[in-house]
Amino acid sequence: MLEIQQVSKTYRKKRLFGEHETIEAVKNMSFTLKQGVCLAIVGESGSGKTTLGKLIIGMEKPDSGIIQFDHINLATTCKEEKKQLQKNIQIVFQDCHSAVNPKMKIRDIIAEPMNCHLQLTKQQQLEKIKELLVQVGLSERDAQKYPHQLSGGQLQRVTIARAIATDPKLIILDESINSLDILVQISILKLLKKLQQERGFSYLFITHDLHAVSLFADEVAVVDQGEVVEFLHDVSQIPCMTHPISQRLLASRLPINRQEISSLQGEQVS
Ligand SMILES: Nc1ncnc2c1ncn2[C@@H]1O[C@H](COP(=O)(O)OP(=O)(O)OP(=O)(O)O)[C@@H](O)[C@H]1O
Repeated sequence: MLEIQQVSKTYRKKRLFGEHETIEAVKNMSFTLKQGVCLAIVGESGSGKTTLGKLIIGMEKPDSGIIQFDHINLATTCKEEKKQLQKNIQIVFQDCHSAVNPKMKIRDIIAEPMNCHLQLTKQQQLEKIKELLVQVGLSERDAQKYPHQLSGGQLQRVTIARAIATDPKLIILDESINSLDILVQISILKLLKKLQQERGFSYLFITHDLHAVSLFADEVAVVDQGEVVEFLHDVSQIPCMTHPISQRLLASRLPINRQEISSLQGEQVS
């Protein structure tokens, strides 16, 4: 459904004294995402994950390579196809607070993509908003609230409701659950999995957390400095990954006791 063929994206940053620095955020990247599949893009900070997401939703343009969605080349779409793509590809960002307008009621936030892409009467729209709120584990009454009246986990559910409102084919989850506490993370991953089974969504799950990947994704691409360095078609193989970056990501978690902290600091514990 989504095909990334030898895609590259370079940024030019101005340094002090007028010099320019070139950053190859995405380098010759290629992979395919099939319908109904969750592909995790995993990598350390600065490895190019968000840039890839931006290229897919058209926020950035590649320097070279081809991005195809449903056999439509993103670079050569007509206005009508572009609108269809916007309906079919939705993104959920990490920071739900900055992803919504704090002055808008929840019902109006969820209605935003519907106003652009669906022809519904006011009554039909309100019914659909209530339905979506219940689907994401919130209450119909939350439609009347403002963002500041919800917790972070509840607000992230609102942004998920907004993302699924137009029945997209692909949802990009850009570190969407990382800022939430672990129990909320698990409940949102369960919700996303249920929605995938019910509605056949494909996900591009951008994260640095390989443990969340093994719970949620079907396939995984490990990226480093803009390149795919390891690809698994089966997440059950994660413990057997061989690339040093994959192994480093696997080993990276906060220490759980003083002994582990001390050994990281190279100290002896009495
Ligand atoms: N608009 C920009 N201008 C200049 N450089 C940029 C821009 N956006 C990203 N970069 C650079 O491109 C590289 C990849 O950035 P990107 O945000 O895609 O990484 P990431 O893997 O998503 O990181 P993180 O996990 O920290 O969000 C980084 O070196 C970053 O500084």
